[in-house]
Amino acid sequence: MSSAWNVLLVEDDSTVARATEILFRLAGHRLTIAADPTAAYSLLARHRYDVILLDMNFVPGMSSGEEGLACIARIMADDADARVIVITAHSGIRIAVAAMQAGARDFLMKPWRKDDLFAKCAAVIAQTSEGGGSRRDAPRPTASTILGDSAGIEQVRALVRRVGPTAASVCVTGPSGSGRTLVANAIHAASADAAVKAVRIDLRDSEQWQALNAESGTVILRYPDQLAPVAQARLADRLLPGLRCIGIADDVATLSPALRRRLATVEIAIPPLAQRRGDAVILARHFALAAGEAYGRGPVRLSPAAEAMVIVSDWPDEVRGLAAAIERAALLSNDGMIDAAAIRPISSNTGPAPTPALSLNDAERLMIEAALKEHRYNVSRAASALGISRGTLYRRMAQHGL
Ligand SMILES: Nc1ncnc2c1ncn2[C@@H]1O[C@H](COP(=O)(O)OP(=O)(O)OP(=O)(O)O)[C@@H](O)[C@H]1O
Repeated sequence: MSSAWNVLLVEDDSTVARATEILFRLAGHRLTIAADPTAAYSLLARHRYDVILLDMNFVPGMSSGEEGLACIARIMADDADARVIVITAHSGIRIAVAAMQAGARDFLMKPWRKDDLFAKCAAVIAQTSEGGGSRRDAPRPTASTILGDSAGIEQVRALVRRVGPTAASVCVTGPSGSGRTLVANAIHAASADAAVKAVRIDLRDSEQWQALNAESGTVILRYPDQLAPVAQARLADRLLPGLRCIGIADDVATLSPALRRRLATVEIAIPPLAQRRGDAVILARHFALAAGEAYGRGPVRLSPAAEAMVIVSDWPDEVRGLAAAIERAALLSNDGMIDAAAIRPISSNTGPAPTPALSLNDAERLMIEAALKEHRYNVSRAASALGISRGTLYRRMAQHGL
C-alpha cells in the first residue's frame, strides 16, 4: 500500500490552505481543504483521512477557539479514532490544552514550520488505533455521520452521545426518510457493542421475529407502531432484558404503554426538514458532492437559486427524497452546477416542480441567514454571494430583525 498520507485541512484562510496543500503535494501526499467545519463534516461523511489538521477559529475577530473545540467534539463523537492535530495562534496554549482534552492527538502553534508539521503528522499516523491496522482499510466510520447544524439536529446528536454508550432502550421517532435509521445506527456505533453488527428487524414480517430470540446484542426494531395492540403486547413480552433495543417509529404515542416502557426509555425525535430548512441546504450540498464523486463527475455544486429552491420547498420523503432529487440533478448537470430548474422532488406520485412552501419574505430571511452563516457573518462576503450590495444587505437584515 502507498505510504502517501491522506490529509484533511480545515482552514478558512484560502492562502494558507493553498500553500499547505502545495507543501503536502510536493512531499507526495494528498491534502484536501475544507474552508469551514460544515464542509469538513461533509467530507468526513464521505472519506477517511489519516490525519485532520484543524484551525481553531473560523469567525473573523474571534480567537476563543470555541468553534474549533466544538468541531473536535463532533469529529470525535463520529469517529473516536480520528487523528486530529490542532493549529492554534502562538498564544493559544490554553486552547491547545482544551483541544487535547477533547481528543486532539497533538497541536501546532502558528507560525508553524514545515518540518514540525510533517513530523507531527508522521507521529500521529504511526499511532495505531485500538483495533490496529490502517484507517484506509477500515470501513467508513461515517455510515452514521449525522449532518446538519439546526438546533433540532444538535439536540439529536447530543442525545446520541449521551444515551448511545448506555444500555438504555431508545426509540427514534420522526417522519419516514428523516434519518431515523441513520440515527439508530449512530446510537449503536456509540455503544460498547459497536463492533458487533446490530440486527435489523422489520416487525411487519413475522419471519424476522425469529431474531428476537437473542438474549444479548442490539436489535433495531422497525415499525413497532404499525403492529396491532395484541402483537405489541406479544413483542413487549418477547424482548429479553439483556437485549438492547433501538426502536424506529413515527410516533411513540402509538405504542402500547408496556411496549413504550420497554422500547422507549428515551425518545430521540428527529424534526422534519420543514422545521430545519437550513439543514436542507447543508444536506443538498453534501449529496451533490457525493453524487459527483460516485459518478466520477468531479465536484458538483448548487447555484444560489437552486439552494433557494431547496430551502423553500417541502420535501416529500424528507431527507431521502432530497437526496434522490439532488442525485438526479447532479447526474443531469452539465458543468458541475445544479440550477433551480433541475430541482424537483422525486416521490411516488412524481408531481410537478416544488411549490415554494414559504412566503417570499420568509424565504428571503432564510437565504440571508444561510448566507451570513456560510460566510461566518462577514457581511461583505455574504452580500456578494447573494448578489447584492453591502448597504442593501444591511437594510434587509434590519428589516428582518437580524
Ligand atoms: N442528518 C443526516 N445527515 C446525513 N445523511 C442523512 C441525514 N438524514 C438522513 N440522511 C440520509 O437520508 C437517507 C434516508 O435516511 P434513513 O434511511 O435514515 O431514513 P428513515 O427515517 O430511517 O426512513 P425509513 O424508516 O422510511 O426507512 C439515508 O441515505 C440517510 O443516510
